Amino acid sequence: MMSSENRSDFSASCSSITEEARAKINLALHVTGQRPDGYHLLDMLVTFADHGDRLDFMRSPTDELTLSGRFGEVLAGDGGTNLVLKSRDLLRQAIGTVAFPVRIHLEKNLPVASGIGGGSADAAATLRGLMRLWGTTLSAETLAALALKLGADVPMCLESRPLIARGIGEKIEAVPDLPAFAMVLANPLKGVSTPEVFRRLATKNNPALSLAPSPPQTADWLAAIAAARNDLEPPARELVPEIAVISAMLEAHGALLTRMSGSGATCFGIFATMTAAEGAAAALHDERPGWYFQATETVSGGA
Ligand SMILES: C[C@@](CO)(OP(=O)(O)O)[C@H](O)COP(=O)(O)OP(=O)(O)OC[C@H]1O[C@@H](n2ccc(N)nc2=O)[C@H](O)[C@@H]1O
Ligand SMILES: Nc1ncnc2c1ncn2[C@@H]1O[C@H](COP(=O)(O)OP(=O)(O)O)[C@@H](O)[C@H]1O
Repeated sequence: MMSSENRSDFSASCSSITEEARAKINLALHVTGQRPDGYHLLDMLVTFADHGDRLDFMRSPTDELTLSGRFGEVLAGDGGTNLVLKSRDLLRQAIGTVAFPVRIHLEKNLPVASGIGGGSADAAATLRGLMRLWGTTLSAETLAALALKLGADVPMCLESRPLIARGIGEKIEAVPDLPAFAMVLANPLKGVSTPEVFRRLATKNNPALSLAPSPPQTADWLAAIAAARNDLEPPARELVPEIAVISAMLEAHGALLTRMSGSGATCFGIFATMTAAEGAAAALHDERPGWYFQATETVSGGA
Protein backbone atom coordinates (compact mmCIF):
# COMPACT_ATOMS: atom_id res chain seq x y z
CA MET A 1 0.00 0.00 0.00
CA MET A 2 1.31 3.45 -0.85
CA SER A 3 0.28 6.85 0.49
CA SER A 4 1.60 10.37 0.95
CA GLU A 5 2.28 11.51 4.47
CA ASN A 6 4.49 13.91 6.40
CA ARG A 7 7.60 12.38 7.83
CA SER A 8 6.98 14.24 11.11
CA ASP A 9 3.64 12.36 11.50
CA PHE A 10 5.55 9.14 11.03
CA SER A 11 8.33 9.74 13.53
CA ALA A 12 6.00 11.33 16.09
CA SER A 13 3.86 8.20 16.19
CA CYS A 14 6.60 5.77 17.22
CA SER A 15 10.31 5.14 17.50
CA SER A 16 11.93 4.32 14.20
CA ILE A 17 15.29 3.67 12.56
CA THR A 18 16.53 6.38 10.17
CA GLU A 19 18.92 6.07 7.24
CA GLU A 20 20.25 8.82 4.96
CA ALA A 21 20.33 8.13 1.22
CA ARG A 22 23.06 10.47 0.00
CA ALA A 23 23.16 11.78 -3.57
CA LYS A 24 25.86 10.08 -5.65
CA ILE A 25 28.07 12.39 -7.70
CA ASN A 26 30.14 11.10 -10.61
CA LEU A 27 33.10 13.53 -10.47
CA ALA A 28 34.40 11.70 -13.55
CA LEU A 29 32.92 8.96 -15.74
CA HIS A 30 34.90 7.38 -18.58
CA VAL A 31 33.25 4.83 -20.87
CA THR A 32 36.05 2.35 -21.62
CA GLY A 33 34.34 -0.53 -23.43
CA GLN A 34 31.23 -2.66 -23.73
CA ARG A 35 30.37 -6.12 -22.33
CA PRO A 36 28.93 -8.84 -24.58
CA ASP A 37 25.49 -8.20 -22.96
CA GLY A 38 25.57 -4.57 -24.13
CA TYR A 39 26.32 -2.95 -20.78
CA HIS A 40 29.11 -0.39 -20.97
CA LEU A 41 32.32 -0.63 -18.96
CA LEU A 42 32.93 2.46 -16.88
CA ASP A 43 35.77 4.04 -14.89
CA MET A 44 34.27 6.42 -12.34
CA LEU A 45 35.49 8.72 -9.58
CA VAL A 46 32.51 9.02 -7.26
CA THR A 47 31.70 11.01 -4.14
CA PHE A 48 28.56 11.54 -2.06
CA ALA A 49 26.72 14.65 -0.90
CA ASP A 50 25.75 15.59 2.60
CA HIS A 51 22.25 15.86 1.14
CA GLY A 52 19.79 13.27 -0.06
CA ASP A 53 16.64 11.31 0.66
CA ARG A 54 15.79 10.16 4.16
CA LEU A 55 14.18 6.85 5.08
CA ASP A 56 12.50 5.71 8.32
CA PHE A 57 11.79 2.09 9.16
CA MET A 58 9.58 0.59 11.88
CA ARG A 59 7.81 -2.61 12.82
CA SER A 60 4.19 -2.63 11.62
CA PRO A 61 1.20 -5.01 11.42
CA THR A 62 1.43 -4.87 7.61
CA ASP A 63 4.01 -3.85 5.00
CA GLU A 64 3.57 -0.23 3.95
CA LEU A 65 5.42 2.56 2.10
CA THR A 66 4.59 6.23 2.62
CA LEU A 67 6.13 9.17 0.72
CA SER A 68 6.78 12.85 1.33
CA GLY A 69 9.29 15.49 0.16
CA ARG A 70 9.54 17.74 -2.92
CA PHE A 71 9.73 14.76 -5.31
CA GLY A 72 7.52 12.27 -3.40
CA GLU A 73 4.58 12.87 -5.75
CA VAL A 74 6.67 11.79 -8.76
CA LEU A 75 6.87 8.28 -7.32
CA ALA A 76 3.35 8.13 -5.83
CA GLY A 77 1.63 6.48 -8.80
CA ASP A 78 4.36 4.03 -9.79
CA GLY A 79 2.25 0.93 -9.13
CA GLY A 80 4.57 -0.63 -6.56
CA THR A 81 7.78 -0.47 -8.59
CA ASN A 82 9.70 1.62 -6.04
CA LEU A 83 13.23 0.30 -5.55
CA VAL A 84 12.64 0.53 -1.79
CA LEU A 85 10.04 -2.24 -2.10
CA LYS A 86 12.28 -4.32 -4.37
CA SER A 87 15.11 -4.01 -1.81
CA ARG A 88 12.82 -4.97 1.08
CA ASP A 89 11.55 -8.03 -0.79
CA LEU A 90 15.00 -9.21 -1.92
CA LEU A 91 16.46 -8.83 1.57
CA ARG A 92 13.48 -10.62 3.10
CA GLN A 93 13.94 -13.47 0.63
CA ALA A 94 17.64 -13.66 1.52
CA ILE A 95 17.14 -13.80 5.30
CA GLY A 96 13.83 -15.70 5.55
CA THR A 97 11.76 -16.21 8.69
CA VAL A 98 12.76 -13.31 10.97
CA ALA A 99 11.65 -10.65 8.51
CA PHE A 100 8.49 -9.21 10.17
CA PRO A 101 6.27 -6.63 8.36
CA VAL A 102 7.61 -3.07 8.17
CA ARG A 103 6.40 0.42 7.56
CA ILE A 104 8.86 2.50 5.53
CA HIS A 105 8.69 6.24 5.04
CA LEU A 106 10.65 7.80 2.16
CA GLU A 107 11.26 11.55 2.23
CA LYS A 108 12.10 12.07 -1.46
CA ASN A 109 14.31 15.15 -1.69
CA LEU A 110 16.35 14.14 -4.77
CA PRO A 111 15.02 14.63 -8.30
CA VAL A 112 14.12 11.35 -10.01
CA ALA A 113 16.06 9.97 -13.01
CA SER A 114 18.61 12.76 -12.68
CA GLY A 115 22.08 11.12 -12.67
CA ILE A 116 22.63 11.37 -8.91
CA GLY A 117 21.38 7.89 -8.11
CA GLY A 118 18.48 8.71 -5.78
CA GLY A 119 16.75 5.39 -6.43
CA SER A 120 20.01 3.47 -5.93
CA ALA A 121 20.72 5.39 -2.71
CA ASP A 122 17.20 4.58 -1.48
CA ALA A 123 17.73 0.90 -2.31
CA ALA A 124 21.04 0.83 -0.41
CA ALA A 125 19.54 2.73 2.55
CA THR A 126 16.70 0.17 2.66
CA LEU A 127 19.19 -2.71 2.85
CA ARG A 128 21.10 -0.94 5.66
CA GLY A 129 17.95 0.12 7.55
CA LEU A 130 16.16 -3.22 7.36
CA MET A 131 19.26 -5.18 8.40
CA ARG A 132 19.31 -2.97 11.52
CA LEU A 133 15.54 -3.30 12.13
CA TRP A 134 15.48 -7.04 11.51
CA GLY A 135 18.66 -7.50 13.56
CA THR A 136 20.45 -9.41 10.86
CA THR A 137 23.66 -9.19 8.86
CA LEU A 138 24.72 -10.79 5.60
CA SER A 139 28.23 -11.66 4.53
CA ALA A 140 29.95 -8.91 2.52
CA GLU A 141 29.76 -11.09 -0.63
CA THR A 142 26.03 -11.88 -0.25
CA LEU A 143 25.23 -8.22 0.43
CA ALA A 144 27.29 -7.05 -2.55
CA ALA A 145 25.54 -9.56 -4.85
CA LEU A 146 22.11 -8.48 -3.53
CA ALA A 147 22.98 -4.81 -4.07
CA LEU A 148 24.16 -5.40 -7.63
CA LYS A 149 20.89 -7.22 -8.40
CA LEU A 150 19.07 -4.00 -7.47
CA GLY A 151 21.16 -1.82 -9.81
CA ALA A 152 24.69 -1.06 -10.97
CA ASP A 153 25.00 1.94 -8.63
CA VAL A 154 23.63 0.24 -5.49
CA PRO A 155 26.97 -1.31 -4.34
CA MET A 156 28.57 2.18 -4.49
CA CYS A 157 25.63 3.67 -2.59
CA LEU A 158 26.04 1.02 0.14
CA GLU A 159 29.52 2.52 0.68
CA SER A 160 28.45 6.19 0.37
CA ARG A 161 32.10 7.28 0.64
CA PRO A 162 34.53 8.55 -2.01
CA LEU A 163 35.55 5.71 -4.31
CA ILE A 164 36.67 4.62 -7.73
CA ALA A 165 34.28 2.16 -9.37
CA ARG A 166 35.02 0.05 -12.43
CA GLY A 167 33.23 -2.68 -14.39
CA ILE A 168 29.62 -1.46 -14.45
CA GLY A 169 30.10 -0.09 -10.91
CA GLU A 170 30.69 -3.29 -8.92
CA LYS A 171 34.50 -3.16 -8.68
CA ILE A 172 34.99 -0.67 -5.90
CA GLU A 173 38.13 0.83 -4.39
CA ALA A 174 37.95 3.45 -1.59
CA VAL A 175 39.62 6.84 -2.12
CA PRO A 176 40.44 7.90 1.46
CA ASP A 177 42.36 10.99 0.35
CA LEU A 178 39.57 12.67 -1.57
CA PRO A 179 38.73 15.94 0.20
CA ALA A 180 35.27 17.39 0.86
CA PHE A 181 34.08 19.88 -1.79
CA ALA A 182 31.69 22.82 -1.51
CA MET A 183 29.19 22.06 -4.26
CA VAL A 184 25.98 23.15 -5.92
CA LEU A 185 23.81 20.46 -7.56
CA ALA A 186 21.73 21.88 -10.40
CA ASN A 187 19.01 20.25 -12.48
CA PRO A 188 16.52 21.72 -14.98
CA LEU A 189 14.07 19.00 -13.88
CA LYS A 190 14.07 17.30 -17.26
CA GLY A 191 14.49 13.53 -16.97
CA VAL A 192 17.11 11.91 -19.20
CA SER A 193 16.76 8.38 -20.55
CA THR A 194 19.91 6.49 -19.45
CA PRO A 195 19.67 3.84 -22.26
CA GLU A 196 19.22 6.60 -24.87
CA VAL A 197 22.33 8.43 -23.61
CA PHE A 198 24.41 5.22 -23.85
CA ARG A 199 22.95 4.48 -27.31
CA ARG A 200 24.06 7.90 -28.59
CA LEU A 201 27.71 7.48 -27.52
CA ALA A 202 30.01 8.21 -30.46
CA THR A 203 32.89 6.08 -29.12
CA LYS A 204 32.79 3.31 -26.55
CA ASN A 205 36.51 2.71 -26.09
CA ASN A 206 37.70 5.91 -24.49
CA PRO A 207 40.92 6.28 -22.44
CA ALA A 208 40.69 4.96 -18.87
CA LEU A 209 40.58 7.25 -15.86
CA SER A 210 44.10 8.11 -14.82
CA LEU A 211 44.62 9.85 -11.48
CA ALA A 212 48.02 10.55 -9.95
CA PRO A 213 48.19 8.65 -6.65
CA SER A 214 46.68 10.78 -3.86
CA PRO A 215 47.18 14.38 -4.95
CA PRO A 216 48.10 16.20 -1.74
CA GLN A 217 45.96 19.37 -1.92
CA THR A 218 42.37 20.18 -2.88
CA ALA A 219 43.71 22.30 -5.78
CA ASP A 220 45.61 19.26 -7.12
CA TRP A 221 42.46 17.14 -6.90
CA LEU A 222 40.53 19.85 -8.75
CA ALA A 223 43.15 19.86 -11.50
CA ALA A 224 43.03 16.05 -11.73
CA ILE A 225 39.21 16.05 -11.92
CA ALA A 226 39.24 18.86 -14.50
CA ALA A 227 41.56 16.76 -16.66
CA ALA A 228 39.09 13.84 -16.55
CA ARG A 229 35.69 13.72 -18.32
CA ASN A 230 32.13 12.57 -18.24
CA ASP A 231 31.83 10.75 -21.57
CA LEU A 232 28.04 10.71 -21.21
CA GLU A 233 27.82 14.50 -21.17
CA PRO A 234 28.00 15.15 -24.98
CA PRO A 235 25.12 12.73 -25.82
CA ALA A 236 23.07 13.99 -22.84
CA ARG A 237 23.57 17.60 -24.03
CA GLU A 238 22.11 16.58 -27.42
CA LEU A 239 18.99 15.29 -25.69
CA VAL A 240 18.63 18.09 -23.11
CA PRO A 241 19.96 21.50 -24.27
CA GLU A 242 19.29 22.90 -20.76
CA ILE A 243 22.42 21.03 -19.55
CA ALA A 244 24.62 23.56 -21.40
CA VAL A 245 22.53 26.41 -20.00
CA ILE A 246 22.76 25.21 -16.41
CA SER A 247 26.54 24.60 -16.67
CA ALA A 248 27.02 28.14 -17.95
CA MET A 249 24.87 29.46 -15.08
CA LEU A 250 27.03 27.63 -12.49
CA GLU A 251 30.17 29.08 -14.07
CA ALA A 252 28.69 32.57 -14.16
CA HIS A 253 28.03 32.27 -10.42
CA GLY A 254 31.65 31.43 -9.62
CA ALA A 255 31.98 27.63 -9.91
CA LEU A 256 35.66 26.58 -10.17
CA LEU A 257 34.67 23.43 -12.08
CA THR A 258 31.36 22.22 -13.54
CA ARG A 259 30.40 18.85 -14.99
CA MET A 260 27.37 16.61 -15.45
CA SER A 261 26.88 13.65 -13.08
CA GLY A 262 26.00 10.14 -14.34
CA SER A 263 23.71 10.15 -17.39
CA GLY A 264 22.34 13.60 -16.38
CA ALA A 265 20.76 15.95 -16.32
CA THR A 266 22.10 17.04 -12.89
CA CYS A 267 25.28 19.12 -13.15
CA PHE A 268 27.53 19.99 -10.25
CA GLY A 269 29.61 23.09 -9.64
CA ILE A 270 32.52 23.03 -7.20
CA PHE A 271 33.00 26.29 -5.29
CA ALA A 272 35.82 27.70 -3.16
CA THR A 273 33.75 27.72 0.06
CA MET A 274 30.33 26.64 1.35
CA THR A 275 29.44 30.35 1.73
CA ALA A 276 30.10 30.82 -1.99
CA ALA A 277 28.10 27.66 -2.83
CA GLU A 278 25.13 28.71 -0.69
CA GLY A 279 25.16 32.23 -2.18
CA ALA A 280 25.27 30.82 -5.71
CA ALA A 281 22.43 28.34 -5.03
CA ALA A 282 20.22 31.15 -3.67
CA ALA A 283 20.96 33.43 -6.64
CA LEU A 284 20.39 30.59 -9.14
CA HIS A 285 17.08 29.74 -7.48
CA ASP A 286 15.98 33.39 -7.87
CA GLU A 287 16.87 33.23 -11.59
CA ARG A 288 15.06 29.92 -12.22
CA PRO A 289 12.62 29.23 -9.35
CA GLY A 290 11.24 26.08 -11.03
CA TRP A 291 14.60 24.30 -11.35
CA TYR A 292 16.53 22.39 -8.66
CA PHE A 293 19.55 24.03 -6.99
CA GLN A 294 21.05 22.56 -3.84
CA ALA A 295 24.19 23.66 -2.02
CA THR A 296 25.89 20.78 -0.23
CA GLU A 297 29.26 19.74 1.11
CA THR A 298 30.46 16.38 -0.16
CA VAL A 299 31.80 13.78 2.27
CA SER A 300 35.57 13.50 2.56
CA GLY A 301 37.33 10.18 2.09
CA GLY A 302 38.78 10.32 5.57
CA ALA A 303 35.47 11.07 7.33
C1 LIG B 1 25.22 6.10 -15.58
C2 LIG B 1 25.27 5.74 -14.11
C3 LIG B 1 26.69 6.03 -13.57
O1 LIG B 1 26.76 5.99 -12.15
O2 LIG B 1 24.43 6.50 -13.29
P1 LIG B 1 22.96 7.21 -13.37
O3 LIG B 1 22.92 8.11 -14.55
O4 LIG B 1 21.96 6.12 -13.45
O5 LIG B 1 22.85 7.96 -12.08
C4 LIG B 1 24.99 4.23 -13.93
O6 LIG B 1 26.04 3.46 -14.44
C5 LIG B 1 23.71 3.75 -14.50
O7 LIG B 1 23.56 2.40 -14.13
P2 LIG B 1 22.11 1.76 -13.82
O8 LIG B 1 21.51 2.48 -12.67
O9 LIG B 1 22.22 0.30 -13.80
O10 LIG B 1 21.35 2.24 -15.08
P3 LIG B 1 19.92 1.78 -15.57
O11 LIG B 1 19.09 3.01 -15.59
O12 LIG B 1 19.43 0.60 -14.82
O13 LIG B 1 20.34 1.34 -17.03
C6 LIG B 1 19.47 1.52 -18.08
C7 LIG B 1 20.14 1.06 -19.34
O14 LIG B 1 21.31 1.87 -19.61
C8 LIG B 1 22.29 1.09 -20.29
N1 LIG B 1 23.51 0.99 -19.49
C9 LIG B 1 23.52 1.25 -18.16
C10 LIG B 1 24.69 1.16 -17.43
C11 LIG B 1 25.87 0.75 -18.12
N2 LIG B 1 27.03 0.62 -17.46
N3 LIG B 1 25.83 0.49 -19.44
C12 LIG B 1 24.68 0.61 -20.13
O15 LIG B 1 24.67 0.37 -21.34
C13 LIG B 1 21.66 -0.28 -20.50
O16 LIG B 1 21.01 -0.26 -21.74
C14 LIG B 1 20.64 -0.36 -19.36
O17 LIG B 1 19.61 -1.26 -19.63
N1 LIG C 1 13.01 5.29 -4.71
C1 LIG C 1 13.20 5.71 -5.97
N2 LIG C 1 13.73 6.90 -6.23
C2 LIG C 1 13.96 7.31 -7.51
N3 LIG C 1 13.64 6.58 -8.59
C3 LIG C 1 13.10 5.38 -8.41
C4 LIG C 1 12.84 4.89 -7.09
N4 LIG C 1 12.31 3.67 -7.22
C5 LIG C 1 12.22 3.41 -8.53
N5 LIG C 1 12.69 4.42 -9.26
C6 LIG C 1 12.81 4.45 -10.75
O1 LIG C 1 14.20 4.30 -11.06
C7 LIG C 1 14.57 5.11 -12.16
C8 LIG C 1 15.95 5.73 -11.92
O2 LIG C 1 15.84 6.62 -10.85
P1 LIG C 1 17.05 7.38 -10.16
O3 LIG C 1 17.83 6.49 -9.29
O4 LIG C 1 16.48 8.61 -9.55
O5 LIG C 1 17.94 7.77 -11.44
P2 LIG C 1 19.39 8.34 -11.55
O6 LIG C 1 20.35 7.28 -11.13
O7 LIG C 1 19.54 8.71 -13.00
O8 LIG C 1 19.44 9.56 -10.66
C9 LIG C 1 13.47 6.15 -12.33
O9 LIG C 1 12.98 6.06 -13.63
C10 LIG C 1 12.40 5.80 -11.31
O10 LIG C 1 11.10 5.72 -11.87
